[in-house]
Amino acid sequence: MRTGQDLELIHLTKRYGDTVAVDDVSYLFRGGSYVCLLGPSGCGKTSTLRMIAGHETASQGSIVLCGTEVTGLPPAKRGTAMMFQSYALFPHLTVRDNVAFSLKMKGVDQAVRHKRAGELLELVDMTRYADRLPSQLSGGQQQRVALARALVTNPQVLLLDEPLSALDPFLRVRMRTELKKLQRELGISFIHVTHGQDEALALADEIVLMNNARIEQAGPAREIFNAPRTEFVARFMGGHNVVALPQGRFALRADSVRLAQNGTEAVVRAVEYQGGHVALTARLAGDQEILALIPEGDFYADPKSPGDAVRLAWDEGRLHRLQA
Ligand SMILES: Nc1ncnc2c1ncn2[C@@H]1O[C@H](COP(=O)(O)OP(=O)(O)OP(=O)(O)O)[C@@H](O)[C@H]1O
Repeated sequence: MRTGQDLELIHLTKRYGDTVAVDDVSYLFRGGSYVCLLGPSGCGKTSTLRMIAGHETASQGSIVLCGTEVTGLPPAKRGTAMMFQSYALFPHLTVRDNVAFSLKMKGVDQAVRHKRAGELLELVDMTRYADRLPSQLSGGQQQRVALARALVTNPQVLLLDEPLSALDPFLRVRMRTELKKLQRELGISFIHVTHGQDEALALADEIVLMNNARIEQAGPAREIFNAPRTEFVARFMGGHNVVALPQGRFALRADSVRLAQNGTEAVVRAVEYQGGHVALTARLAGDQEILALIPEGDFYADPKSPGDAVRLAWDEGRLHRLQA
């Protein structure tokens, strides 16, 4: 269902000389949703984001936000705001002045902009750091300031370019919880570019998976994971086997494969302990490798080692046909 807050890309194309970075992409981003733009390096995610932000011109096509065509408008006039990977804070300005910066550019007077910056710093829980310089903050704190700075103009859509990639793994997980909470509280759309399928699955109401300048598949996170349309999607999302059978190619989730008394014969190639699961890779006749994610308790009840002969089984219904 469309709402007045939607963002629509219509036949959007970006060319850099002979390189087609974004190829005729059309997509409706629903207002108030958390969308992750996901895909391998060079597939066109950042170019798409930068065109939405107005930091890059579109070679063809249009961008419509809240019913208004914004394709030719400058970044500050679109109703979007962008948070950069490096946070891009001004080193010589205090946290408060960083957050208030774009209001200053718009000619808003100091009392009003400091009040608004204060509200945003409260939102991201950074009030007590308002007088510090960015160099006096940790990476996670700098990121919160960058978020507050991007949100100070009340955007309809917040664009985030790999916002978590500069953080260590522990902080990354904590910040992604905070991003999701913030998006829910604000009720605006977040469009978040990432390489990481885990990050996309954890955050996104909807995933837009790009490949070679086009959208390969888009939809709710669980749908993308459980019903990959193509081999590329199954392999990129991970956790799947791609099984070649006489009827065609099928995706089979690794956690649907089990060790059984009756099943297909295989030889264990590798065993990797992963905490809650053990990842067991085995080779079937015909050289096909199968990954099985076996619950830790089941595996250690009868552990296997590389070279052991095993039998693997799965329910037929778990085979998901892939497009040729
Ligand atoms: N300014 C530019 N000039 C020329 N080619 C560019 C430019 N920016 C991007 N490209 C090319 O366009 C394609 C898409 O790049 P883009 O940065 O959008 O991909 P991406 O999916 O965001 O990649 P990454 O995850 O590595 O950031 C790539 O082939 C890239 O080399």
